[in-house]
Amino acid sequence: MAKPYVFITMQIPKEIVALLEDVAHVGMWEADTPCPRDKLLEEAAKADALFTMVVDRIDQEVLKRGQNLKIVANMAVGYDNIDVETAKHLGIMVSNTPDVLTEATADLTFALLMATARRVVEASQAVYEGRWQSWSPMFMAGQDVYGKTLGIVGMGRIGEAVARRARGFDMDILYHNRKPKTEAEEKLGATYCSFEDLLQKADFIVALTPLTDQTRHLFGRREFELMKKTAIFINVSRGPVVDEEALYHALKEKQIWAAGLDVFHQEPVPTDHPLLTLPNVVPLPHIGSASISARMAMARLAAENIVLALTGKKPKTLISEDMWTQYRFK
Ligand SMILES: NC(=O)c1ccc[n+]([C@@H]2O[C@H](COP(=O)([O-])OP(=O)(O)OC[C@H]3O[C@@H](n4cnc5c(N)ncnc54)[C@H](O)[C@@H]3O)[C@@H](O)[C@H]2O)c1
Ligand SMILES: O=C(O)[C@H](O)CO
Repeated sequence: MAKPYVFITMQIPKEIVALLEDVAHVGMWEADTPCPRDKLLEEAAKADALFTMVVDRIDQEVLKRGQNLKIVANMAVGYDNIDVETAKHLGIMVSNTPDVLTEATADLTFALLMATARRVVEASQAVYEGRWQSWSPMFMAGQDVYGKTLGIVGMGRIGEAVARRARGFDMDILYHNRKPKTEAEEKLGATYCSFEDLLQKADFIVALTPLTDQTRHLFGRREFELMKKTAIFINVSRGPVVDEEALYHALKEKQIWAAGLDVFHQEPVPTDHPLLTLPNVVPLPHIGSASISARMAMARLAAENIVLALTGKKPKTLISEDMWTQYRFK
């Protein structure tokens, strides 16, 4: 029987490609920039499996081209770049990479929180630019982290991992989720709150929900108005969870104190974006999970999911059980 064909939409380490080559012919877009749309469509038409990234738009057009497509294995835990409903309808499996990036992403969330509160990037820039003229009482003074109140919106795997870190800083932990998680409350000493209460009480508001129809623009004008003047907003989920215009307005008008942003509506964020003109914004280039070991584990897990699918077995981390029950080639 002919070997199946796998297409990888961006350059990944050779040892991961080798895992796939054990069971398939492998094609790869050998660059660190997104695979062009035409090429993606052409490859989808030939592929038994697609190894995809968050930057690939896997919509109806791509999925319908994939007459032989068995699985789309996203190298990310989030999968808002994939038209899951169409995939389900066509019986194509979709997998993601949960857990293996949880701690790395929580580390980065906390790093961003600390950097924003204590103005780490702004202060470092002052050193480079010769603006450090003397120690002085209020020079680069920021906000405390220790003992403050943290509000987590989206208490999932990463939210819980952030809460564990916050305990070491003796923070009060509030959270808002679709439904309360009593086991997390006991384990982490976290308190469930309505969204409005959390916005009003927290010193740090951390967005860690997936991007869905319900979370798009979850943070808008009204939400920023409810926050404290000293509040710090951190977004490590997805850019569209925030109305960026409303955030800009809130920061500019000093309705809130600062924001740390790993994700944006448009990525890469244009260098002339209004948010980048503000000194109280710490922007990062979507590096939440970017530790070497987490990225390797994500790539390996995505590859393992493909190998399992191509050998007739159930992939380890399908985004939902019905992906398997509705799989068209089972
Ligand atoms: N910046 C990065 O590099 C990076 C890295 C990893 C994950 N992420 C993002 O973080 C998200 C969370 O990852 P995770 O592994 O913790 O996922 P998860 O599914 O374990 O957690 C998400 C939580 O959000 C909650 N939620 C969903 N809709 C909600 C709503 N409307 N209101 C309140 N809570 C809601 C869910 O109930 C769940 O508890 C991913 O979907 C991804 O978008 C970003
Ligand atoms: O969803 C994810 O996993 C991130 O955005 C990339 O690590």
